[in-house]
Amino acid sequence: MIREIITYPNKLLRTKSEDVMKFDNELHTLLDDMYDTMIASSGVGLAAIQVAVPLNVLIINLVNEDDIQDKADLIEVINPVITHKDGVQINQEGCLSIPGYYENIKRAKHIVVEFYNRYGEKQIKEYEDFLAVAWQHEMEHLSGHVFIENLSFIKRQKFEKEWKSKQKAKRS
Ligand SMILES: CC(=O)Oc1ccc(/C=C/C(=O)NCCc2ccccc2)cc1OC(C)=O
Ligand SMILES: [Co+2]
Repeated sequence: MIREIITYPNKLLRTKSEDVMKFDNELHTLLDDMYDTMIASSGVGLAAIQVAVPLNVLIINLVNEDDIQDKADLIEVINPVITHKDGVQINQEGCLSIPGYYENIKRAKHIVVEFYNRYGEKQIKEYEDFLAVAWQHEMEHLSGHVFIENLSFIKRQKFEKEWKSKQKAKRS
C-alpha cells in the first residue's frame, strides 16, 4: 500500500535509523509498501525514514538501458555498511523528500557494501557510477542526512530561499 512521504524540513528526516533485528512479515510488508510508494511518486530510490520508519532499510530501482524501470533490477537493502569507497564523480541528484529540487553532488565513484536481503541473507556487492550515487544518497538518509547538506554554503542559501518562496506560494 502507498504510504505518505515526509518532506523537508520535517525533523523526522534527521533521525538516525536503527538496524533491523527481525526479518519477518512486518519487514516484508514495509519493503512492499516502500516499493509501491516509490513507484507511485516516480522515484528510483527510497529510504524507510522517508515513510517515517526509522529502520536501516532502503530500496533502489534505477531505469535500465532501455529507459525501463524493471522490478527485476529492484535492490532491497537491510542494515547496509559501506566497507570501501574510492574515486570521485559528480551527478545531478533529486529526492522524493525534497520534490522539485535538483543539484550537482560529489560522490565516490566506486563503493563496496555489505548488507542483508529481505530473508536475512548477507550480501557483499560492489557498485560504481550512477548506481553508486543512488546507494550513497539513500544511505545518507539512514544517518539522518539529506542530499542538500552536501551543498556549498552559497548553494544551500539559494536552496533555502527558493524552498521558502515555493512553500509560501503553495500556502497562498
Ligand atoms: C516534482 C518532483 O517531485 O520531482 C521529483 C524529484 C525527485 C524524484 C525522485 C528522486 C529519487 O528517486 N531519488 C533517489 C535517490 C537518487 C538520487 C540521484 C541519483 C540516483 C538516486 C522524483 C520527482 O518526481 C517526478 C515526477 O520527477
Ligand atoms: Co532522498
